Amino acid sequence: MATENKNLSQYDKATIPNAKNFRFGIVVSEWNENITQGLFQGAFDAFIDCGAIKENIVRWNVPGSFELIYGCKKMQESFDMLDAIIAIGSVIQGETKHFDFVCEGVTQGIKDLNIQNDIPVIFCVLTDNNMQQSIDRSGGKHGNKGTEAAIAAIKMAQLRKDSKFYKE
Ligand SMILES: Nc1c(NC[C@H](O)[C@H](O)[C@H](O)CO)[nH]c(=O)[nH]c1=O
Ligand SMILES: CC(=O)[C@@H](O)COP(=O)(O)O
Repeated sequence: MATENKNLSQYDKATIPNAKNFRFGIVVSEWNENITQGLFQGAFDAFIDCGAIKENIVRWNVPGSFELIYGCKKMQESFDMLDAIIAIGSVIQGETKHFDFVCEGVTQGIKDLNIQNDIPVIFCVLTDNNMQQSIDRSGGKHGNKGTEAAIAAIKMAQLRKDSKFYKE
């Protein structure tokens, strides 16, 4: 289903675990900061709405989306008590193929972090053709992908917790 057929900000709290006992990390790219700050606010507000405590949410900034890989890796290593991490970025097509390489690189890098380490990293990186598409998806007409990412982070934190129960 394309985003245009699904509002990114809609969620049913009855289907989401309470986040009061979870601790979250958010790594935010500074490229297209007007977009990434909107994504961050959407994620932060959704965490609080679902019961998270603001003191249990840690934020780091990185220069660009490509640096989300290293930033999330260091956050996994530095805060082993985190239950989930969100990687927030906004990549917008320019004149060259650089867009393709940044998008593919950060996608593969974050995928690898989910395979190699135990703290889930949620992919909240917009890869848009133009600024309007990014505006529409960071609190505009299509909702906020940051909100969607926070809900995914809560659900993955719960899955991770449940999986440890069965292992013990
Ligand atoms: N053009 C965009 C970039 N480019 C920068 C890279 O992410 C990276 O910081 C640089 O190549 C140095 O390693 N980053 C974005 O997040 N968004 C863009 O639109
Ligand atoms: C995603 C990018 O790195 C891109 O926006 C940079 O723009 P350009 O391809 O015109 O150099």
